[in-house]
Amino acid sequence: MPHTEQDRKTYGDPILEAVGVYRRFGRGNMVVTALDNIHLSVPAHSMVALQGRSGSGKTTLLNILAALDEPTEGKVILQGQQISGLSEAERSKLRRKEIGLVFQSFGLIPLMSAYENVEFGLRIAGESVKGNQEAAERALERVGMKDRMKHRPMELSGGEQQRVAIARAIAHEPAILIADEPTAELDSKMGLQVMRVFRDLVQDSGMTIVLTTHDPGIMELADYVIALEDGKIVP
Ligand SMILES: Nc1ncnc2c1ncn2[C@@H]1O[C@H](COP(=O)(O)OP(=O)(O)OP(=O)(O)O)[C@@H](O)[C@H]1O
Repeated sequence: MPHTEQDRKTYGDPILEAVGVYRRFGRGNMVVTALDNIHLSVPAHSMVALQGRSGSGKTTLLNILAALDEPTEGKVILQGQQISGLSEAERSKLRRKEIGLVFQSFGLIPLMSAYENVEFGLRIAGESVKGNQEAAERALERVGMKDRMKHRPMELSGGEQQRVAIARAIAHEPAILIADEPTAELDSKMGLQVMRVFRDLVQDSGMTIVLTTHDPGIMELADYVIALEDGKIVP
């Protein structure tokens, strides 16, 4: 996390913050505290990796940061706006505008080409059709997939499919990209390719990325690593 003045100059002010976040599942004596008083601050234009053993709370935290889930207690602030406590409709609108999501299993539609997957994503996000073609092609270009945009997912490697999924996630120009284990299904070479795309997005487009990973090689490429253990941040 940025503590020094130099860090603040190199990265940006916080774009995303969690303040005293708790997430409990279940009731009574069956309660599981998945997140236990999480405070974190993600500087703009940086890549933050959340790391921790299975069950440590990474996905729960990521879902809350992505406005897919609500904290039981505490606040989440994106670009100065409190996003915890919004209605489901408001959260969904916020996700469509400000958040790009990438998942472990790519989630591309098999019958659509890479281009159609990205363009369809824009339509779902409610973007006006005008300008979608340029936006989709620009996003594919940014991940190095423009020359293969006519291919269907089946005709692409895992790393290429994930790059298309990243293009889909950034085509509407979100403020932040959130990725849950984006390299888990890739071999180390393809995982590194995907990480290089993330690094370029941070460097060239000023993107902010929060991802989860188990892989120490991936963690090395992040600007900050936050370790979770039993729902708490390891100091
Ligand atoms: N919907 C739910 N209902 C009940 N308990 C849950 C729910 N979601 C998560 N948990 C519990 O919260 C804790 C944290 O889970 P979480 O999925 O966030 O861990 P993780 O670090 O992402 O694990 P993995 O690396 O295996 O994905 C676990 O004990 C899990 O069983």
